[in-house]
Amino acid sequence: MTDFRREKILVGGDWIQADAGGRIEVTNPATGAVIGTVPDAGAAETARAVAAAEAAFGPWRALTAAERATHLRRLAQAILDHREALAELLTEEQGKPLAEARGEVGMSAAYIQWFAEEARRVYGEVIPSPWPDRRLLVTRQPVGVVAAITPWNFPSSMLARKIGPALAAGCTVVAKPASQTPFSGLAWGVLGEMAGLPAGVLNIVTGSARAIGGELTANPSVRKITFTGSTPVGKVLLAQAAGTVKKMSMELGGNAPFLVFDDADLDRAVEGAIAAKFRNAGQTCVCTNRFYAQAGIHDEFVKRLAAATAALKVGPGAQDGSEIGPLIDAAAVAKTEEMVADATAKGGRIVTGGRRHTAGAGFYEPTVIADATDAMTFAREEIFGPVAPVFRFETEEEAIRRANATEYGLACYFYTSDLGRAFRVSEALDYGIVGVNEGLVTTEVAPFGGVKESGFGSEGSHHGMQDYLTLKYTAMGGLGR
Ligand SMILES: NC(=O)C1=CN([C@@H]2O[C@H](COP(=O)(O)OP(=O)(O)OC[C@H]3O[C@@H](n4cnc5c(N)ncnc54)[C@H](OP(=O)(O)O)[C@@H]3O)[C@@H](O)[C@H]2O)C=CC1
Ligand SMILES: O=C(O)CCCC(=O)O
Repeated sequence: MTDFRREKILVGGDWIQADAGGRIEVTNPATGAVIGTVPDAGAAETARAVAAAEAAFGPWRALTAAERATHLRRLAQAILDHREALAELLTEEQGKPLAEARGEVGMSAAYIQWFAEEARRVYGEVIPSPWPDRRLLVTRQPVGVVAAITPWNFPSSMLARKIGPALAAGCTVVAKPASQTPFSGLAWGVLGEMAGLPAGVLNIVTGSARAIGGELTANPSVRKITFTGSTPVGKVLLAQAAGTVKKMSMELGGNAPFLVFDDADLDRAVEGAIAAKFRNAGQTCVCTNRFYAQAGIHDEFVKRLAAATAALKVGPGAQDGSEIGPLIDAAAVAKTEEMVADATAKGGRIVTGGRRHTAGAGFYEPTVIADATDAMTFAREEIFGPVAPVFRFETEEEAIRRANATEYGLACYFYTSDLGRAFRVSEALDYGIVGVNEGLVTTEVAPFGGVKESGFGSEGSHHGMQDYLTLKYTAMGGLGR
């Protein structure tokens, strides 16, 4: 099996160390063991990566769309050829169960394949001219050098949804993966080499987020920043990038509500609830944060949700059959513990779970808390852990109002068998993604993105290309009648 672990950064086709030689340790969250180190690079290395991406931009955008599509198809094939090795590496540094890691790597290939197809559909327009002697053309052009900053929860597929459309559009990339999961990010460099990407088209730097982010936002050659991560860091990047007026897309935090109406199919709702809550141990930005159950089914829903939750198998991601792996680090376990303590102090009732798990220091029991109230921290803040609070509601109007009572607006879910309600509620929810009778909605063919403080821009689908393109209007005059 090919070893994708690289302990160097990729700048202009060369694998190099940080200038000052500093290193960052990477640990396995299931065991706490150090599994390797990566360079602690800063502004200078990042500036060189940007310069390399800028030098590669001209020749890369000059390729035909079909030629770029061929590179991307090879990249997708390389991912599929090495799916198992990539999944094992992902589980080792991130912790998620191997089955989920295989799924994520498969999604990465699907995104790249999708954008290989979209590369050939960057169409322009001819606008009917108000002048008889002129023709008005609109073309789409690559925005330029793209900086992609990604989090630790989906270290492979978050880069796929940025690298794919950027390269398809004719842009070149400087990527900065999260320090806790850099190997899956650096693996994209190896995959790029396998696919024959020209040097400088894809550069990958690891190290100080502040220094690298500072350079990426200040450097005028970077024309676009695409970020997935927390809302506070997104705001910092937006403020920093204002100085050079870059195109931005932000995929930030969420606080997803999951509404279960009296008329819902409860078996289906519980199945969706488990998927929407416990994937990646609750560490996805589209994970349910707040369950709302209508009074008529509330007790039954809590009972069935607790039974399904208690049946989840907790253990290291690499262990066969594991469904809930460790949280990313000790701070995440402590934060989960604090949220549960806050809830119980305010009258929350633990129905299942509620403690650290015996599998190891990084593990927390999948937990259901009933009698949740708006005074509890998780009513407002992202949990990012395996805790499912259930709130009770009476009316549709109340459910919508409470679901929308957050500054976030990424994903939401609701279960009903009433068609009219399905449309009514879906239209009333202030979210970018709505699952109706579905708890798993992510696919490369549909747009993924939020509203309000969950950010802006869409990833995936044919809309996912637009953030990497600029419109150019060309007025051609003097053409006669
Ligand atoms: N929307 C989502 O998918 C995600 C949401 N979150 C939420 O955010 C919380 C914190 O998670 P965390 O991983 O710390 O998220 P962050 O937003 O801190 O990190 C995401 C990425 O941004 C980088 N980064 C951090 N600070 C800066 C900066 N000043 N300039 C440029 N880049 C920066 C990080 O680098 P480095 O790793 O080197 O610090 C990482 O690559 C989670 O508990 C969760 O609530 C987290 C991850 C994903
Ligand atoms: O947490 C995220 O940012 C992405 C979730 C991707 C998925 O739903 O697979």
